[in-house]
Amino acid sequence: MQTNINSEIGKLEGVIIHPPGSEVENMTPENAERALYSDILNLSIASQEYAQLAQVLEKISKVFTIKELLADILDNNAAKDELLQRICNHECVTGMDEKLARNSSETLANLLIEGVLLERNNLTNYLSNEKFLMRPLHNLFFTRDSAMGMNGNMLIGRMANPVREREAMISEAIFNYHPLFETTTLNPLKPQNGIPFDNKATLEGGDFQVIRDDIYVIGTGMRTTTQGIDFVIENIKQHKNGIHHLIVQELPSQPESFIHLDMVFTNLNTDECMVYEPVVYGLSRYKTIYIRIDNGKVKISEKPNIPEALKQLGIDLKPITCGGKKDPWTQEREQWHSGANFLAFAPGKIIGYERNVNTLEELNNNGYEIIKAVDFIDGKVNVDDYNKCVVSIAGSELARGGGGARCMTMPFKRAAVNW
Ligand SMILES: NC(=O)NCCC[C@H](N)C(=O)O
Repeated sequence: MQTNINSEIGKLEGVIIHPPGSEVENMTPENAERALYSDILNLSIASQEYAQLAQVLEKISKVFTIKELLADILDNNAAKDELLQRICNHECVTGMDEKLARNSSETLANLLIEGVLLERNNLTNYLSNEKFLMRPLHNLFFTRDSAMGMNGNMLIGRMANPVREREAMISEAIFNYHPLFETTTLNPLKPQNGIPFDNKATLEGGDFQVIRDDIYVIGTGMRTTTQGIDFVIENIKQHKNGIHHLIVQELPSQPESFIHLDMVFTNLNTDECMVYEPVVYGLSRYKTIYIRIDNGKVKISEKPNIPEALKQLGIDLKPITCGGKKDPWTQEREQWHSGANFLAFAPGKIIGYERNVNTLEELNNNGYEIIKAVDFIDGKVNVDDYNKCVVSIAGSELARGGGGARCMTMPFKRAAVNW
């Protein structure tokens, strides 16, 4: 399957997910912050909630899981050796790659995701406060962040935090080795054709949106650095003819619910977007930068905000307000629980958390039918009967991990949009 992402809203045809496993519970209140969590999760509830998302996606798209794809590529010895060496070198676990390689592909995939326990077989290990030799991938169910479709390429995330770096290595190995995918990966860690390597370059999928085949909106803040965006610019200069546009949005550095652009801005339709107003419109000290790349020539200027910048490029999106218009406190509360974080599975057809009732009401006021995930899964309601709808999924526990429907999905193929 050729990977192909030329929008945020084209009919979803292929997506990668990861149902959370023991890795989300293997943290303590003390080290939850190191795991990039603001709370500790209950797996059985998170799993039930996640199952709704997975079942909804299965009704509308081809769905693959990271664990199955990883196990498949681990059957290939070259892929297995390369990935294990890379992970073990990077995580400074000496002498483990050969030992790990002896496991079956399924067991090894589990170990790489759920972690490898530290054996108490010497004094250092006995006295260590660590439970794991190789830490669990607590954040893997946010598959969005470690790889992102950029037209026909898959751009590999360069994660801002070491606890997520193995995720990007796994995603890269999947796209490079799995026979299912026809694509070329681009990785800020491995720039090619004379693009200089910059150790400060970080780039996460939550910050990266392809709006049209020639327009990208990218957030810069806690997770994606300007150097990471410069890597994207260099690749566009090298590989793409004609005019391409980047809109870069500076993001506040706190609270942590502003980690990624998709927590404050998502594209819902050919003419609508979801915004958390205080960041997208209100905070003038956070700049919106417009970068025009014309056959390799770069020109940079400032714009008032993302919707205005898009309008000048022919994409006129009406903003719908996260949390509704009544009260900034409600907006803040719902934004915190990923109220702006929608996944579009077709133009005007989106998935989001049912807990954010004011956001859903605002969508309803704008013509979106609210469909409960269970009704859609049970076949009681058909999304094809509506021009615009939100499939609302349970997410009390999932939201505590710090993300919503967009964060929990890695689309790699979408149909073209009729703009
Ligand atoms: N795209 C997203 O906004 N992803 C959410 C990631 C949450 C995760 N706990 C993290 O801090 O990386």
